[in-house]
Amino acid sequence: MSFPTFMDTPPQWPGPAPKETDVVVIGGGVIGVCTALFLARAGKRVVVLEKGRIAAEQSSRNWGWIRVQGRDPDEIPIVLEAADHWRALAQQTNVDIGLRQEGVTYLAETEKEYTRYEAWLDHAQAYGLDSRMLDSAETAKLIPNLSRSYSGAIYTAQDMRAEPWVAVPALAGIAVREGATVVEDCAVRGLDIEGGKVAGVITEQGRIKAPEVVLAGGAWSALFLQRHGIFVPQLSVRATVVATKPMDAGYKGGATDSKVAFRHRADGGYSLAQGGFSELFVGPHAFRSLRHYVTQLRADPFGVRLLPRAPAGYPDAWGTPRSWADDDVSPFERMRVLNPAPNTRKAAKLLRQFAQMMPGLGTVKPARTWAGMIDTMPDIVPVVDRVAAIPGLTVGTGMSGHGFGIGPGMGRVLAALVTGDKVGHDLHRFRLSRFSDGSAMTLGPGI
Ligand SMILES: NCCCC(=O)O
Repeated sequence: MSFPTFMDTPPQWPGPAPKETDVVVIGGGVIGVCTALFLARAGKRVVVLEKGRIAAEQSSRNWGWIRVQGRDPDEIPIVLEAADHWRALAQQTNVDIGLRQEGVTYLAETEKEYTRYEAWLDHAQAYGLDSRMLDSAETAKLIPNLSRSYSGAIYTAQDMRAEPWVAVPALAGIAVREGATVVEDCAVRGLDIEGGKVAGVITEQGRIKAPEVVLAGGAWSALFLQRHGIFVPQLSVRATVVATKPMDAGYKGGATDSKVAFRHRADGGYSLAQGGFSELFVGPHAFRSLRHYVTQLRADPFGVRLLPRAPAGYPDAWGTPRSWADDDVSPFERMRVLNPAPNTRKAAKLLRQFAQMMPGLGTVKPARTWAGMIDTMPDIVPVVDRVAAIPGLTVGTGMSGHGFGIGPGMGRVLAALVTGDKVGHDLHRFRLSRFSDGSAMTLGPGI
C-alpha cells in the first residue's frame, strides 16, 4: 500500500455536495471524519467537505501512535475514550487498520529525564493506567536490540498503534455507512453568516445551508478563522518522517529517545521521526502570534527550527491572501493537499541514528520519506470549543502532533458540542478564550 496520501489518490467520495444539511464539517482529517461519524450516530444530517483527499494532510502523515502515555492531564480522559472507540471502530470496518496494542516507551537518557517521566506517573495512577517505570535492565529486555544502555524508561503497555493512511479513510467509510456524506475536492471558501450567526458555508461548488459548522481544518484553521475576524495563534510546523523497508523486529510498539522516535508498521518496516523537533516557516501569522509563543520558546529554545519563508501557497506564506470574496478562488483550492518537501538531511540522519540505536535489526534501508505540517498551539494543547463570536461555529484544531490517537475521542466531544449532548469531559483547558482572557499559560507536553 502506498503511504502517506497524496493528491494523486483518486477521490473515493467525489460528491456532489447537498444544498442543505444539519451540520457541515470542514476538513476530512481524523478530527473531521470522527466528528461526522458521531454526528451521524446522533441522528444529524452531516456533510464533511474536504478540499483535497480524506486524510491527505497530517492525518496520514503522523506517527500512527495511539497513546495515553505522556499526555497532558486534561487530554487523558479523552484519549482513554478514544482508545475505546478505536477498538470498537476497528471491528466495525472490514479493513485491517493495523490496530495493535504493542505499547509506547519513552527512553530516559539521563537520571533527570527518568525523574521527569516518573513524575507523570501521578497522572497515570489517577486514571488507573498501566504505565510504569522500567529500570535499565528492564528497558534492555523490553527492546532487546538497543545498542546503548538507558537510565530506564516509562512504558505503557496499553498504548496502541495503527496505520493512519488506512485507518482514517476506513473511519470515513464507517461514517458514510452510518449516514454521513463525505465530499472530496470541495473547498469551503468561508462561512455564510446571516444575522450574526452561521447559516451555512460557501464552497467552490456553491452555497450549502446549515445552522451548524465544525471547523476541523488542521493547518488551515487559523487562516480560515482570520477571514472571519477570529484570531487564533495556531501555527503549523513541518515534521519529517522516514519509513524503512521491512526488517527484523523485536519490540513492535512505539519508542523514542531524544534523537529518534520509531514505530513498527504493519508492513514490517519502521517509521522514524524525531520527537520534540519541528520546523516553522515564519510568516505574518507567526509574527502576529509570537507573543503567545514566548513561554514555549523559553522552555525549549531549540525545539523549533525557524525557516525564513514558507513556500508559495502555504497557510502562512507571505503571499497567501488573508481575505477573499466568496466568488474568488480561495487559498484552500490553490493548495488541495499540503505536501511539504521533507527535510532530507534530517531523514538521512534519522536512518543513521536508528541504525546505531538498533544495530541488531539488520541493514536499515529507506523506503520513502515525507513531511507533514502539524497544526500546533502556543501551549501545545488543542482548541476544542464553540466560537462565542459566531454562534453555530465549533472549532477543533491545534492538535499539536498528537491528534491521530485522540481523534475519535475529540470527534465524539465535538459532536456533543454541536448537539448539546453531554460532553463528559472538562474542556476548560481547550477553550478558545484562553489566549485573550489573561490566563497564565501552562505548557502541555511537547509536539
Ligand atoms: N507527535 C509525536 C507524538 C506522537 C503521537 O502521539 O501521535
